[in-house]
Amino acid sequence: MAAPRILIIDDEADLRELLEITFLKMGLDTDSAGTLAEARELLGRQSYALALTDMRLPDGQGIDLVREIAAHYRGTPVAVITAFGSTDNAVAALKAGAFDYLSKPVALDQLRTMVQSALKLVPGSPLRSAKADEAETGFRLLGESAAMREVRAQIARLARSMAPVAITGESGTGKELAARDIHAQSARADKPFVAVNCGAIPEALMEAEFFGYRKGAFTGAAEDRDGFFQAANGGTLMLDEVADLPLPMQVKLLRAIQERRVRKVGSTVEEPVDVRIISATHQNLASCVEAGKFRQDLYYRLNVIELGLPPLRERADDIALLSGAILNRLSGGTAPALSPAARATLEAYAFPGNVRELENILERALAFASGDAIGAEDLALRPAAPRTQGASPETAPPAPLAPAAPTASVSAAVSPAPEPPAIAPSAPTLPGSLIDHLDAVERDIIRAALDRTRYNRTQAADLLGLTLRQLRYRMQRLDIHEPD
Ligand SMILES: Nc1ncnc2c1ncn2[C@@H]1O[C@H](COP(=O)(O)OP(=O)(O)OP(=O)(O)O)[C@@H](O)[C@H]1O
Repeated sequence: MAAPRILIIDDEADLRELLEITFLKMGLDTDSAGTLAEARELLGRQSYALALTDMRLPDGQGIDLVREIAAHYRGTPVAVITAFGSTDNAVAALKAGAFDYLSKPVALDQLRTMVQSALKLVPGSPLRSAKADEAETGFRLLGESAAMREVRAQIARLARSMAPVAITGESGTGKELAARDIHAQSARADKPFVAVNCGAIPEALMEAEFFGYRKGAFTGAAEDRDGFFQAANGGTLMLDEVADLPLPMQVKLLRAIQERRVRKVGSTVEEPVDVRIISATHQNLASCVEAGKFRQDLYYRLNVIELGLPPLRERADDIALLSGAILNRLSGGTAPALSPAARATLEAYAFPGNVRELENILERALAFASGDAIGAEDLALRPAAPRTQGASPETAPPAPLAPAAPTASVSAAVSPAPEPPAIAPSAPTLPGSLIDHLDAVERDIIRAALDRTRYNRTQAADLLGLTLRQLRYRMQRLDIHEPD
């Protein structure tokens, strides 16, 4: 089999030569072009496993070539070489479709890693991981609605790039699952995927958790330890709830992402790390920037490409399919089916907690269902009015459709709830901020569960169908503390 061929586009003869020698040593063939015109001609004649272009060329900009290759030679990943410190150029190239970038002076270890990643993207390449091939068909993010198909198509495109992705979407819409899908389909599939909940790490420990520490760096540091960056080396690091990062940590994170190097706490040397960053938040990061809570430079660095996950209520078509898959998973394939009435009930429900809430509702329904089908009554759904301190009925936010809580005291938190059970499919008046409104509802429910269990978190989590970790995270996010 012929060696993969790489196209180098640079007008500096010295750099071209350095790249050619490096690739030759890696067992790769190369062609070189000093101008965009020469590159276009070569691309028309020959297919390449990778194109590597300088940003500034005598007859135009490398970014134009990036766009052309991304549009017309989709099998060829393209990377750019940017001037030292020109982060904006790198971000622009990634947005235009480059799969990665290198800064001048080119570090050969980074170059080799990048080329190896690019070669893994070529279908049939011996370097391509079996996992990535498998993942191409095996999306975990289910749904056949137009919106979910588009999300999956976007994920397939994003998997071919190193560009940082910012995933947005309400809680429970599948942001972590989407990040896992991007990773699983990428050239990094056989390396770790590390998801970090930024809101769940105490501020004092953050630097050590992210970058690791050396033995003796602080009391209790009995041995050297890697951080999340080292753990994700070669793979993907997902920063979940990234808006919760404190400002001092944002500075350190920006530096690590830009330099692709980290320094362990207590160490004097930096070590190179090769991680793809995916961030996620249910908050509006741009508003956090405006409010001075999130650094603009980090925002631009993370938000190179945005992937938005639609709320479940906007894709009711997916509910039947998702329900079937969830019930199958919960029962090992022996679950009763949804009755037509149960399905209609679910399709009319607003799902403030999205797919995670659907999972919880179905888990409870499975426990209640006695026949060979899950009936509407087994879902225990009913509309509930939120607690609206000081709001008049006219100005009060609308009653979200909340699941009936499994216990009296928890449901008390969302009462008064009109009887009989019924789902109102039409949308009531809209709140000024849906996120704040949902947060308030969630806060009330969690407080009620905690009150009932005298702040026993394990029991409260059980009552709400959450894991302890999920409950802790939500308490932190919603600023819920045990009363003194
Ligand atoms: N499209 C989907 N197909 C199948 N399962 C899904 C889908 N979307 C979400 N889920 C499931 O819903 C649950 C919540 O998903 P996930 O944790 O990815 O959401 P999230 O948006 O990251 O939530 P949060 O904002 O609360 O962290 C998981 O159990 C996940 O498997």
